[in-house]
Amino acid sequence: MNSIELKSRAKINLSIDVLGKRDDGYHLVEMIMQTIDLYDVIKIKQLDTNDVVIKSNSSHIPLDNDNIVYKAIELLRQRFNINKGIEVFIEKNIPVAAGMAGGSSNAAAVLVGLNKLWKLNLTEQELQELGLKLGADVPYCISGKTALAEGIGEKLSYIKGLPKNISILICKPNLFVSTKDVYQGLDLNNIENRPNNKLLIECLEKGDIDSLSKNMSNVLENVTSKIHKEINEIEEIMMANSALGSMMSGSGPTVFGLFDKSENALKCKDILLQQYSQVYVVSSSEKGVEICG
Ligand SMILES: C[C@@](CO)(OP(=O)(O)O)[C@H](O)COP(=O)(O)OP(=O)(O)OC[C@H]1O[C@@H](n2ccc(N)nc2=O)[C@H](O)[C@@H]1O
Ligand SMILES: Nc1ncnc2c1ncn2[C@@H]1O[C@H](COP(=O)(O)OP(=O)(O)O)[C@@H](O)[C@H]1O
Repeated sequence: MNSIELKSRAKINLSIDVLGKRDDGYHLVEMIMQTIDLYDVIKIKQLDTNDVVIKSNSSHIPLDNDNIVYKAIELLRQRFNINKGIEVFIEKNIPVAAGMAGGSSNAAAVLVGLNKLWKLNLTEQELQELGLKLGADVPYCISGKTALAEGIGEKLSYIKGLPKNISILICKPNLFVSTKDVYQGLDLNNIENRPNNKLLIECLEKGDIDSLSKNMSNVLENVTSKIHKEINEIEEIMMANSALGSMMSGSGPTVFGLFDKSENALKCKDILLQQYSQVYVVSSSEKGVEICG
């Protein structure tokens, strides 16, 4: 085997609370992560030379050593003393710098793919430990599903997820936010609207998506929506079009809405498409990285 193809799925956050800050500047979080069926395709090919080559259909991501995929390859090459060359083609469908972990899930896919290609036999837990060296969301992205994430996002407890029949409407306004800037913009002594994660987990267990939707909260939203008025505007459009609830994902600027009727989600998608180009209706997924074929 000298090539492998994988699906690298996006996530949304059904809640984010920030509890404190570590000495290294990373924040301690308590958040619910949900994998969705919107994915990039990662095509990995072994090369005869020892080069690392990144290609993509997207002009929004770096193709040099700034790409997190490059860092994932280098991490494994150095750790296991491998000098084989690799080409990765990233077919980008997940909006970039969106709060949907697009880069983190690409890195997760490369760790899973190279583990197989190079027969490293690393366990899921070992892959997650390596993934954490690349980014806080990478361990979660390896396994996907629905999880309460604690620590800086790497301590994962798996919980019941959103039912498949819930339509998730995603809208990414055409603006870019930096995760680092959003965390830095948060005043830890003055956090409003903290989510009740225990209650949200109970709602998921019971399948009470109406209550879940009404109680979702992301403390990073205040920071991003103060700067970008589009976030509240998109939420208002979703709520006026029968969403059960609507909220910003991650550090933003993506906004999602949960709908119990797919026809309402599709109608709202058409309305949003008049103003925004990156709008999708998807459902939840139980898989994170998936090997194709
Ligand atoms: C906000 C969240 C919520 O899921 O998602 P995104 O908006 O990125 O999708 C995550 O916490 C983002 O995780 P991730 O994007 O992997 O973060 P990293 O690459 O490790 O870090 C980028 C920067 O964000 C800040 N950061 C990240 C995670 C964390 N728990 N505390 C932080 O303070 C740090 O300043 C760091 O330099
Ligand atoms: N493979 C990649 N996919 C997406 N973004 C990448 C990738 N490699 C590096 N980046 C850079 O990482 C930053 C964050 O992108 P992304 O992971 O999509 O954000 P988020 O986690 O907020 O969804 C962007 O500025 C982007 O240029």
